[in-house]
This record gives sequence, structure tokens and C-alpha cells, in this order.
Amino acid sequence: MTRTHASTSPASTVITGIGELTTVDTEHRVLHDAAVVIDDGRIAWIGPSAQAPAADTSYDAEGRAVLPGWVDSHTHLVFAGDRGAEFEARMAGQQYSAGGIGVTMSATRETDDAVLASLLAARVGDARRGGTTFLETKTGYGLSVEEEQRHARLAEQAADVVTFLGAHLVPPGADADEYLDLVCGPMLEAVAEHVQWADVFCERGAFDVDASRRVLQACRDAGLGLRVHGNQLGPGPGVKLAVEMGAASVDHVNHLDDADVAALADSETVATCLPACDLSTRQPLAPGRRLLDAGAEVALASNCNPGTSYTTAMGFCVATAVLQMELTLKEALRAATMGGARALRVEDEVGSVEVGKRADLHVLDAPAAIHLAYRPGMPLTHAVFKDGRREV
Ligand SMILES: N=CN[C@@H](CCC(=O)O)C(=O)O
Ligand SMILES: [Zn+2]
Repeated sequence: MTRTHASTSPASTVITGIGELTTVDTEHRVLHDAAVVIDDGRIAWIGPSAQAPAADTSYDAEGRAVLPGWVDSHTHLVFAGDRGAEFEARMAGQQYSAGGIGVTMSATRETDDAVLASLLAARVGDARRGGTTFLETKTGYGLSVEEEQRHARLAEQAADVVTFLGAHLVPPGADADEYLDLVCGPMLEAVAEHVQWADVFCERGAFDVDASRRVLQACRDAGLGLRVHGNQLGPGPGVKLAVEMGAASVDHVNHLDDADVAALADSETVATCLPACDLSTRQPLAPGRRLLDAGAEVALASNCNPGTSYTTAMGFCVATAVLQMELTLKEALRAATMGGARALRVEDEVGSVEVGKRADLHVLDAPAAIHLAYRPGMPLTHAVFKDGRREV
């Protein structure tokens, strides 16, 4: 029975009757008949349900599985417009190209703050209802100083962390060198107060390795953490550049040579796989198995955006990783929680169920987390706690 479904966080809550608790802690513990005590938004105690201490309120999970909330470390949620026709053409055989970003840029520029904010809130709401409790989002559909600043400001109000992606595409009609000067100068200055991270789309048709390096250097000098879109559409320099620059993550990683894999395995740069995007663009699925076997840290993220991955369904990404990327359930769950947390450098706060961490919990309508892959596409989110507060 649920006794608490409040919008404010009580001082303490005990969650009893957890059939299976996937902690994603350092020992990868999976506990049965467990309980968790939440105090002031943090996890205060984990142990056998029968020994759970009393708290101000209680919630009986009734044998359900509980895991950390998803940490979605890669989304592009600030957008308007629809690219369903582009997707349909792709399914009929047309190749994806970076140029589609310009279509979304135009639609988004024409959309006012109130509408964009409500689109953003709806997307974050969808993510939350699917179990996501920590979410990054990017700019990158503004591509002018004023628009990138506006998108960064709106993103800051909706997401947990924001990434500046002025280097997403040279906007149609602009001079590439002049645009690069803008990104590394006035645009960066205009967004800086709203963002913590910077990203660059290092790919054929977007930014080459020298331009990408220049953007990353400027952003690092401005105090931002770095990440890179790399090796998505073909082999390329993105992964090596990300490692060279000490980026926290390199995302997509579809087309890797042995040196890319070795470089990731020897670095702190997280390899973020985006399986929903790979399916939607008919790219080979990122080699998550090969990366893990080599010793790299792997994250799974949704990459929600209107061009290549219009979904925030992290459960679907986990199911795909298990069903088609040869990750075990344990590996996929870690990648979608702690992997994302490491990609965002917030692993001390979120990404696992451990005493002292934020109480971000995902209660499944299933007795065990394997149901995420066993029953793919089913609405398995029963309840979601963020910072100890029940939000779903
Ligand atoms: N690869 C670059 N950016 C997005 C796609 C953007 C778009 O096509 O609108 C991605 O991550 O897939
Ligand atoms: Zn992306």
C-alpha cells in the first residue's frame, strides 16, 4: 500500500518490500526483500526489509524491483517542428546527413519562449514518467548568438545540466570561418552563465578536427567541461580528439578502429552509446560489447532529438543494449545509470543506490529488472522518486 504520494519531500521515508534492489554500487549488489530509508532527499539506510527502521512515512514496494533512476547524459530537447517526413524518407532508403539540423533551427527560431518552455517541460515529463531522474540537454538548434543564449536559458530551467552545442552545424548561408569565430567568442560568452558543458559535432558535414579542437579549447578556457559527438556516420577523428582533450565523454562511437577502442579503454573518457539513434539512422549499433571487453566505461543515453532519435525512453535503450548489443542486463543497467553519471561527472551524487547519494529511485511494475528486456516496450515504470520526492 502506498501511504505517500506527495509533492513535497517528507523528512524521512522508508521504502519496504523491495523484491529486487539493483544498487549499481561498487560491489554491484543486488538485494532481495530489501528496504531503503530516505532522509532529507538522500539515501540514509539500505538493508533487509524485515529490519527496516521506522520513518515519518512509508511506501510498500509490494515485491517490485527498484533501481537507480536513469541518468540520461545526452539529449537535445530544445527544439520545435517535426521531421517525420525526413524519417520516413530515411526508412525508404535516403541517407541521414547533418544538414537536417538546419530544418529544426528554422522551426525553433520561430517559436517563442513560452511555447518552447512548454515543449521542453513536456519532454522532461515524458522522460520522468519513464524513470529518468537526472538529465542533460543541449543547445544547438539556435546557431546565432541570441538564439543559442535563449535556448541555453530555457534549457537551464528544465534540465539538470546544460551543454553548449553552438558547434552543431554551420548555419545555412553562413561563412564557416566567421561562424567558428562567433562560436568561440561572442556566442560562448553569451551562453556561459547558463551552461556547464560544451560539445562539438565532429563529423563529415559538420566540423572537422581542427575546427572541433578550436571550439573545445575555447570552451575549456572558459571553464566548461567537454564532450564530443564523434564517429557517428563513419570512421573519423572524434574519439581520438575527445581523449586528447580530456573530454568527459564521446558520444555515438559507431565506427571505431582498434586505436579508438584502446584510447577509450586507457582514458577517463566515457563512451556513450545511443542505440535509439542507431536504429533510427540505420547505423550499425555502437560496439558496446567490444568497448566493455576492452575496459572502457560505457554509458547509454537516449539522444532525444527530432532528427535522429525522437525518444526519451531509456528503458527502450536498455532493452536494445541487452537484446542487440550483447550487453548483460547488469552492464546495461550500469551504463544507463552510473555510466551516464560518470559521463556527466556527477557519480558522487547520482547513478547508484548508496547511502549518502540522492534518493533517485525507479520502481518497476515487475519483480525483477530483467523484465525491461524480457518485456520490451511495456510501460514498466510504476513509481519514480527524485531527491526523495515521489514524482510519478
Ligand atoms: N549528431 C548530431 N546531432 C544529433 C542530430 C541532430 C539532428 O539531426 O537534428 C544527434 O546527436 O544525432
Ligand atoms: Zn546528439
